[in-house]
Amino acid sequence: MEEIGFLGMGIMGKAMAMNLLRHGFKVSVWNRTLSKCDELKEHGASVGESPAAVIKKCKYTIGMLSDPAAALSVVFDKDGILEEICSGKGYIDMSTVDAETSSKISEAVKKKGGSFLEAPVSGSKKPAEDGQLVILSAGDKGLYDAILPAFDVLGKKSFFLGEVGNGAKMKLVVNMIMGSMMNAFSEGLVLADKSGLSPNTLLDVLDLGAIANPMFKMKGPSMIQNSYSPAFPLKHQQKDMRLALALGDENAVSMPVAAAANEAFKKARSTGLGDLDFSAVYEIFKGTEPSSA
Ligand SMILES: NC(=O)C1=CN([C@@H]2O[C@H](COP(=O)(O)OP(=O)(O)OC[C@H]3O[C@@H](n4cnc5c(N)ncnc54)[C@H](OP(=O)(O)O)[C@@H]3O)[C@@H](O)[C@H]2O)C=CC1
Ligand SMILES: O=CCCC(=O)O
Repeated sequence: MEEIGFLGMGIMGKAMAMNLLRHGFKVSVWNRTLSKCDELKEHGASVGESPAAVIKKCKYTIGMLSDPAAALSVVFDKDGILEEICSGKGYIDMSTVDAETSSKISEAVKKKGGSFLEAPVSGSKKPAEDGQLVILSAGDKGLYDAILPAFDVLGKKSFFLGEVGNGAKMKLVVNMIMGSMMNAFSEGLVLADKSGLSPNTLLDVLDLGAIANPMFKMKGPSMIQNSYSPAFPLKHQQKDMRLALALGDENAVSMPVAAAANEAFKKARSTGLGDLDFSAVYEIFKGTEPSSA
């Protein structure tokens, strides 16, 4: 396959670009903080000086940026994607954003003759490293078919969900459920502890029953140790709750559980936990500050 551009070398982008390199793809990377491209360069990536430079070089470019403002910035700002995108080139935005942001990007890219696919992912740092993401794409079906060889390396399953916006919405619904679950899990761990039960035994009991799931299994032991090394930063989970609640507003869907979870994530952010893993919301329920990160 042709060289693939990759914008955004954060936790996810770096792991995904590394994975493509490991599987023999040629990759050209860019990051706002350019030094974060160094490790990729050592592994054979070329480094572009701007989003526009990467788009100019590559037929297909992927973006993995923090939030709607960042996703819009790499497209519309100076030296951004719009300066070089044209017929025959495709942009694939894998960031978690809302449908409105995605549609804005899609319209602008298409106006320049390019093609656009949104493709947010389920799965965190480790699945990104292992090529085990779940890819929720929507938009240009031709671009989806063309980029599938790369998706097959990045993920264990790719969905094509139709028109632009459907991928973004699906991702927000999934993360709304995940954020609410993390809050219930945190409350349960505190309740077990305060009522004289062992949180470790609670984890064993949960793992054997109908609500066993990979998230409790993976995050539980480190939460009990007050350890929150960021795989999925809490500030991004709160962004996703906020965007999911806005989707609920638009569709007149009452979401009291998600709204309460969002308040806990907001409180966690306001006490300086935003850059830790989203499981650090546990600290809000414990009513203490983390003793280690
Ligand atoms: N971590 C996870 O488990 C998952 C995350 N996601 C989603 O993927 C996206 C990336 O997440 P993750 O890698 O964890 O996030 P990080 O915070 O680790 O990385 C964010 C990236 O966005 C860049 N960025 C931020 N603001 C701007 C801006 N204004 N202009 C240009 N670049 C900008 C950062 O650049 P710089 O280095 O210069 O700050 C960095 O490359 C988010 O939308 C997140 O919700 C989806 C699935 C799982
Ligand atoms: O958006 C982040 C999702 C994290 C996960 O699916 O484990």
